Amino acid sequence: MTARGVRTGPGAWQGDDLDVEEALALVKEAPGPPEEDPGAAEPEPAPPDQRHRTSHQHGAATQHDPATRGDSATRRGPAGRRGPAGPPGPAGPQESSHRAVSWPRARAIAEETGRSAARAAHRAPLSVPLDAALGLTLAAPLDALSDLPSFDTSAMDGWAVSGPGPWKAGRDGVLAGHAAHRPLADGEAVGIATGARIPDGTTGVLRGEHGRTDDRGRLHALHAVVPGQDIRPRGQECRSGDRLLMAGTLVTPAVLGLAAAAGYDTLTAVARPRVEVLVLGDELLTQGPPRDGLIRDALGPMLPSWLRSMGAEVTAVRRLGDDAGALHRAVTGSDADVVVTTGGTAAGPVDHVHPTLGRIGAELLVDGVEVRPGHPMLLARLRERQHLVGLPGNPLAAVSGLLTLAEPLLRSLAARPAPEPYPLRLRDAVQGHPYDTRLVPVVLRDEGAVPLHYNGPAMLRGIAVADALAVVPPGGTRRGQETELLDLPWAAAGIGVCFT
Ligand SMILES: Nc1nc2c(c(=O)[nH]1)N[C@H]1C(S)=C(S)[C@@H](COP(=O)(O)OP(=O)(O)OC[C@H]3O[C@@H](n4cnc5c(N)ncnc54)[C@H](O)[C@@H]3O)O[C@H]1N2
Ligand code: MOO
Repeated sequence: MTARGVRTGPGAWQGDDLDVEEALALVKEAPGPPEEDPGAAEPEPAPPDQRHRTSHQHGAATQHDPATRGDSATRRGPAGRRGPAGPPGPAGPQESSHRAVSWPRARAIAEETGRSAARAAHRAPLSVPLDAALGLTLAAPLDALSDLPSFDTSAMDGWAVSGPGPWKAGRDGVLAGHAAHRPLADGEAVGIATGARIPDGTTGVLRGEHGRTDDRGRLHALHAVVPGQDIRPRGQECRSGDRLLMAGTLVTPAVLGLAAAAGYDTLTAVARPRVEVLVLGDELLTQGPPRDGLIRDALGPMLPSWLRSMGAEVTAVRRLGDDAGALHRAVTGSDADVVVTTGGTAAGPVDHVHPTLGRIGAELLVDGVEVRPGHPMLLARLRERQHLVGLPGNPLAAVSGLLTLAEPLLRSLAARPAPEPYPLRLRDAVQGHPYDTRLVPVVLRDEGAVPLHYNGPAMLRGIAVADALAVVPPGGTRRGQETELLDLPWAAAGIGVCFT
């Protein structure tokens, strides 16, 4: 349902609807972008099939964010064209107008949208058992309920000794979790296990491997025992009431461990935003190899666990085909905080996302992003506190939409902290798009981030073995240049364990 764009004239670039490799091949021959003309009220017309650079005027769908409008509506050249959509399909062409925003701007809008929805929702924090709290965000600080350790304890297996040696070693011993031993007198020693309570009168612990017992049962030190040696004193880690973690901390496996060690059975946490996934497309099979022009649905299996790793609770994954009525019913009937659609974001004959948003009067907060792949992605407000993320159907483009719009939206709805951006050197030069950001799968090696092949919008072969996506700015990156990376959840260790 897609026809290739043809653009002529200065600044023309034909890559809008080509895959990345094709597009980049063309870039080499294309002239540079025209200068921005802040005075231009309307972008110049685009040729008939520049549809991805355009969004769609359908009914009441409105562009809400003033910055969104200003970001691109007045731009000229490839990122600021406006015109009718592609060639008519069975259902005829869809009208469109360009409003794509830059990649950083799109992320900022998604994050702020989530933040204000979370503020408006005033959702009560949950009390969650530890075994259900992984991946949530603390809604209240975690304060120590007792000293840690809560008693003086041995750090080693060996003997608790009193005063200088040699010592008279008793036959009994003291184990972790057992009753306290009677106090030691000067010159006495008792066998002790790691974690056992230190008897009163103990001056240090002699490690098992540093002591020797003679025929008369006297214990000799092979290494001097300094006062306090290998004793963990009560309160060494914290005192009762100390603040261990701030509200807003992500509950990782280590946080669960600390909370348990500190005596917590439940955590006070922010509820996960509820997400419903609507998979669009008549061409999708749910089992077996592709056949007869049909393909396997790659997104239904991929998105739920990925969304969960972003802090969401996925309430349903529904396959709707290319049925405008079904999409309308599903969107209007959903009680999810966020509806995620896949496919149907462009202006083809059965691309129903924009028309549906128009029909229900949704506000388009982001309508196209200057990023490859994934530029037709969108973010809309359906109702107060209910949003829709439209992911393009091409699978890597959908990943791009997931990380560009869904991740910041869900992160702020889930009150998760923003990851620290970190740059890394790219081992190889990466060809850039002339005007758009590129997200390129990379593996992380000693020599830097290594860009992967198979990074076309319809391909998952690169990302399936990637550790991160490199954010390649317009114009590209040189070999050895530092580039921002977006970690993929399975490579970022931490909360990647949230996939189940
Ligand atoms: N005339 C133009 N056509 C297209 C343009 C353009 O600028 N002008 N942009 C292209 C780009 S870029 C993308 S991305 C896609 C986005 O299209 P949609 O979001 O409407 O997605 P569909 O058309 O429904 O599907 C696109 C492609 O992806 C396949 N697909 C869809 N869903 C799945 C799934 N769940 N699993 C695997 N593959 C899926 C689908 O079969 C298509 O091949 O539009 C271009 N067209
Ligand atoms: O080719 Mo499209 O850039 O969004 O996947």
